[in-house]
Amino acid sequence: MFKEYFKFYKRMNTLDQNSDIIDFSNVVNTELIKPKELKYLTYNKEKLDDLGLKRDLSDWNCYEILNIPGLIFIKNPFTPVGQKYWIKRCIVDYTKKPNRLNIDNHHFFQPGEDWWTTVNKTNNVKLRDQLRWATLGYHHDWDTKVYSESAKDEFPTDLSDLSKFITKWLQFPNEFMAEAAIVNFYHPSSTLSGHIDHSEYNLSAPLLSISFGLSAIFLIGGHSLDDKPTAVLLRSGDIIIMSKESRLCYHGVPKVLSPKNDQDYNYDNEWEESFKKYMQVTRININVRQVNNVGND
Ligand SMILES: O=C(O)CCC(=O)C(=O)O
Ligand SMILES: [Fe+2]
Repeated sequence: MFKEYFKFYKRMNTLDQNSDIIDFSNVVNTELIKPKELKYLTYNKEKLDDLGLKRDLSDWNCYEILNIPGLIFIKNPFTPVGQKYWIKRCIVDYTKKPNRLNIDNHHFFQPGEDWWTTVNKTNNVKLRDQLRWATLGYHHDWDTKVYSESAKDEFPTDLSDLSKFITKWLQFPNEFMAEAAIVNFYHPSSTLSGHIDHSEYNLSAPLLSISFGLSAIFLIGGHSLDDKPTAVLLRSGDIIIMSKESRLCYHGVPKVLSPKNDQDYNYDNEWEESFKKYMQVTRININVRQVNNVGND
């Protein structure tokens, strides 16, 4: 069933004809979702500013999807300035060494040069659009799917702090240790086929998935490909947390919407031309994972 739905959404061009997609900006399918009640958390407002988050937690909207236990959705908790901060971090910094990129072996760069500098110096749109992923911390091994101590670099402190804050606010009992991240770069024709992320040794810690730029349809099913999946619209700034049962559910991205098919795509024009141009054709997803059990490192 997952594959059939995946194909269906992949072929879909406009949003409005399909009411089966949960859109948290326009909550109509209320029987499928429930607002998540959270107890008061004492926090430091300056810390939220530093993380690019809206400083008043009562402005945050968080939901559970009832048929997928453990799946949590946070409607864009970022400020416009915060979104730009994280988008720039992904484009400019997380693509630098020691992080690994899908284009590392293509010999595009001179020694010491990085992807974004090269793209802008040479105006190379082809090179720009060839970037598909960057891995941070423990580097995901796309072939063996095994995390190894010999393929590990320092994890960015800001992204670790952001992940810790979100999971603390959601009242997960243990402090979240951000140890590995994949930053995915998508274009309107990109898809990510159905998979389960099970390489982490710790599967009881939640997985955080933060999206920026173009909107996308996120499809999440059950533990088997035979289970019927649910489609969720993800817009810039939205966060999905996969915990408990949903942590090992099949999921994928059948569709990235181009701005012309997404009337609500609210593009911020107030920044440099190079970022503006890139983000008109790009969706960025930061997927943060805890790899180890605490005390195991
Ligand atoms: O892009 C997304 O929303 C999901 C990415 C994902 O599932 C992954 O990187 O494992
Ligand atoms: Fe995934």
